[in-house]
Amino acid sequence: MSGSSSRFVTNRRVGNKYVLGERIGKGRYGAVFEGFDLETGRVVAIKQLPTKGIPIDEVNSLKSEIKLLRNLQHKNIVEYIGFYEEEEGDHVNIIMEYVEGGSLAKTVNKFSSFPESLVAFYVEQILEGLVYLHEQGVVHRDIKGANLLNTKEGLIKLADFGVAARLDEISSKNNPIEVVGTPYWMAPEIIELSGCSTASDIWSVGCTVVELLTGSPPYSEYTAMSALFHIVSDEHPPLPTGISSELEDFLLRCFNKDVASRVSAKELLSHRWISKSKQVSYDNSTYSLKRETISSLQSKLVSLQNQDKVKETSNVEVAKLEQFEEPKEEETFDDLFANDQLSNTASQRENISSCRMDVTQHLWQRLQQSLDASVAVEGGTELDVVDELDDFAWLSLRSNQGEQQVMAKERALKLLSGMFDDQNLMETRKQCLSELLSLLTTYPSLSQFFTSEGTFSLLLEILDYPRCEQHKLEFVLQLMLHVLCSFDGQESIRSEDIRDLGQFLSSMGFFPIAIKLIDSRISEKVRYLTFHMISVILSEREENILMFFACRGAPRILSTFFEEVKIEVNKYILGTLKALYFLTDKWCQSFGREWCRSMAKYGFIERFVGFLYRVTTFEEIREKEYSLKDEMMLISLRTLEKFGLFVQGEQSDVTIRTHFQSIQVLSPMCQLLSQLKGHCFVSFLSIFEVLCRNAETHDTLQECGAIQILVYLLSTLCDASGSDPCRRHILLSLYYLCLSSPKRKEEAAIHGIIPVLQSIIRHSGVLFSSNGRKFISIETTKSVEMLCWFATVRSRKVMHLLLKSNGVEFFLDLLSVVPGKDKAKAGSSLVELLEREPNQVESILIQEKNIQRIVHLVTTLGQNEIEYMLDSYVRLLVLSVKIRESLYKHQAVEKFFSRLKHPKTSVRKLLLQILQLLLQDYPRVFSKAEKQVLLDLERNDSAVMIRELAGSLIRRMAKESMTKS
Ligand SMILES: Nc1ncnc2c1ncn2[C@@H]1O[C@H](COP(=O)(O)OP(=O)(O)OP(=O)(O)O)[C@@H](O)[C@H]1O
Repeated sequence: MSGSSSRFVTNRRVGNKYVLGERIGKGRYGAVFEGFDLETGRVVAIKQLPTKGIPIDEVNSLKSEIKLLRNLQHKNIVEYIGFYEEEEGDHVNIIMEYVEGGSLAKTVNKFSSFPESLVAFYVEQILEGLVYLHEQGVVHRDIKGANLLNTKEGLIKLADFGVAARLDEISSKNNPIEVVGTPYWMAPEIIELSGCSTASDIWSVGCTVVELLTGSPPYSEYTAMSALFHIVSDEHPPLPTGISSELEDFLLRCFNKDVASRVSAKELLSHRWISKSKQVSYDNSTYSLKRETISSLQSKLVSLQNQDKVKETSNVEVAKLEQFEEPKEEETFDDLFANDQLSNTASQRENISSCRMDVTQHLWQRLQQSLDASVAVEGGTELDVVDELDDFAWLSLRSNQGEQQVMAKERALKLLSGMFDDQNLMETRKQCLSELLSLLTTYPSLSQFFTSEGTFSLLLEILDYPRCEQHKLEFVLQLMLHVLCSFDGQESIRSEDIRDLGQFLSSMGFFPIAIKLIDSRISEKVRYLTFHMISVILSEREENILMFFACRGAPRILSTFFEEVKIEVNKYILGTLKALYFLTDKWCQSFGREWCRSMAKYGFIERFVGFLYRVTTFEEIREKEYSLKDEMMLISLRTLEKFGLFVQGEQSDVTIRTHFQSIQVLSPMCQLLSQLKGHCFVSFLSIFEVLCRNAETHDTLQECGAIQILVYLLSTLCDASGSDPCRRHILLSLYYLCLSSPKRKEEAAIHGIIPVLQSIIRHSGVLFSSNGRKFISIETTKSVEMLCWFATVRSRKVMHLLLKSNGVEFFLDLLSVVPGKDKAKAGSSLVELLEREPNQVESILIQEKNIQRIVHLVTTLGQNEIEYMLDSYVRLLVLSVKIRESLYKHQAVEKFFSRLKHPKTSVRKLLLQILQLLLQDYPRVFSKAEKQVLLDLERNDSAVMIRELAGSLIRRMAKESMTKS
């Protein structure tokens, strides 16, 4: 004690019994000090809690809880010694056993992480403590590293049990803070208000394992609000990397979202992760750790973790850098050709520049030769070449059809020559092209000139020629496009030819050339023509699509395509959309993430959503094109859906996510909400819901007015009976959007969501199966949960809106209709309302019909349901004398008595506490049967707290009968 004495030099006293020493730590609700017991000389820990503004009933209820907890004794729980309230002070003191080693949270912070085997060693003791608490009917409610204290022998003790939640409740009234409690360890059912039970502690054990292994609990990278969101919406929290398969299984069992089938503390004690770790490293008899083993394991883990951190950081950095950054290669038009072997050096560049005409001429000559040869083969005679480039009236001079064909070819050749002749004026060259195209239309078979491989490959060479003048590019592309399209639909020509031509072009390297031609420095017309060519080629054959993909320019081309494409409802654009879907769908199984990621890097998502919006709002279409437009929309949405796969869940990709959450995507998405109809609307809503599941979209969606639009859409669908997919998607979108933000909840309430939700609950209803069991649709259950939110939002406006919509009566209705967990939500909401608006809510609750319903419920609750509901009864009774009085007068005591044989200790404990509360103002003599039940509990119950509570009720009764007699 010599070391301790100096810590108690202060005269600060707690009553006559304790001297207050140094502060050991500080939590959310107060500070913990060392204390010295002047009577026994024992060092204790004293937790001081401010009580300013807390009603006396609350303090008394806390006091009696601690009194009860004093009865608990186990090596793995901190002993509660007492409760001391200073008469004139503004705080109360909880006296506890002093555990000198500090909390595991502090230790793990110091060492950054523990190895798996050490964590298992600690967790085994945590579970031992929990098994004991749960057997005694106590739910800890706040398992986390900071509440696990370590003795110098390495023994772990659970602190703060049973009172943490009560403190949260008390504090929430005094501090209008947004989130009560630290959410990172919180089970989803607590966030959803569907009732806290022993299973909730098991979830927190899982989070604590992650905390001890990695230095922080799951979702610690998020703000408290976002963490709440992820806990509720993710399948399970992310597991740390590199853990053993046994631990993985252990954690997945803790993180089971179905409370009823979540593993118990007792079952976890015999899990193979715990039993396996017992075989290594520790001498259990003394709890002393084999230090070398631990430190080597620990340093290994620390270094592993650091590596992971580096990896993570660099991934994030890369993702940041990648946003909208154009990839380095092909950055500018000049760079585009920098790799061209002809232009490697400055002198070579000059040479090229000077002999540019020569090369074009050379290509042109080859083209001419090839056409000449073709004419020679076809016609077999030398023909006069018409020099004047006038109209082709000359053709009509020849009456013979065969002769006309030959003449037409000849003319085409002449026109081609005129198009590329640099001596001609631009006007003249353009005329040549337009005449050539008309000629090709009049004589479709002329197109066969160009199908010879030599001709088309020469045209490709012109396209590929560095610094080829833009008008020549235009000419070639127009010509090629004309030939490609003129084949299409011409009955006289086998459709295979055109398909072959597309395949020929793609295998001759059209796509890499196209990548260069869509560069932003190239004229808009060339780019548009290139896109059109791509559309046509892609719409032809699956092989072309694969070649397009293989040239590695696909992401860039497609991204630019959807930005530039002029909105036309035509089959070629549909063809490109189909090709895009084909590519995305094909790769989604194996390396879809890589594909979607590289598309996202090029800004595809933003451009594609913009395109979707333009198509949706595009009005200038003929009637017969409506179905084409519809098809375009649907295939676009299916593609977008594939990209959406990587927004959340295990497949989630940071780059794809980042692009999806940009305003350029979310703003048109919000506008589309009110534009789409029919089956497109359903598909779109399912994508929208996926986006809303990503917490990072929420602020932007709110900014874009999503809440108002969604609430409005929901109001148009709220009266439909049964289930409706559109309503479900909208409801879930709103649910995820508002879940973690009181501000957004308030906005939804202001836009009128409360009556809409009430209407959905009334119409979609609870369904009964043939065996009479209740089923509840997801729409109803989510509507109930959302409605309950509004009871917890600290906003006067929301409270007003809720009461205006008869919120209290509605929650009472729910209590008798909805099953188990949802009843608990409605029950907690009533408590919340009573806390916020005591007078108004109390007066409604004590109305005859309502109090009867509350009493009646006690006997109708199922064996499982009652566990989740009793907490709300305790709270109602603590909060209102009038409710206690009304319940007493309506024979509630008898009803609660009738449930006392419940098999669960926690239920029996709550029932006894309720009886204590009911009888505190109205003591009465028990019936014989009631007395017998209490005597049984006092003598035979396995839990010390139950024996204690039953005993105190019997003593009170004895006192009462003595007074009466
Ligand atoms: N019985 C005790 N013996 C020794 N140290 C204790 C004891 N109880 C608490 N402490 C120390 O005091 C710190 C503060 O405890 P407190 O319960 O006030 O807050 P917390 O549990 O850390 O957080 P919160 O209450 O906000 O959840 C603990 O982290 C622990 O280090």
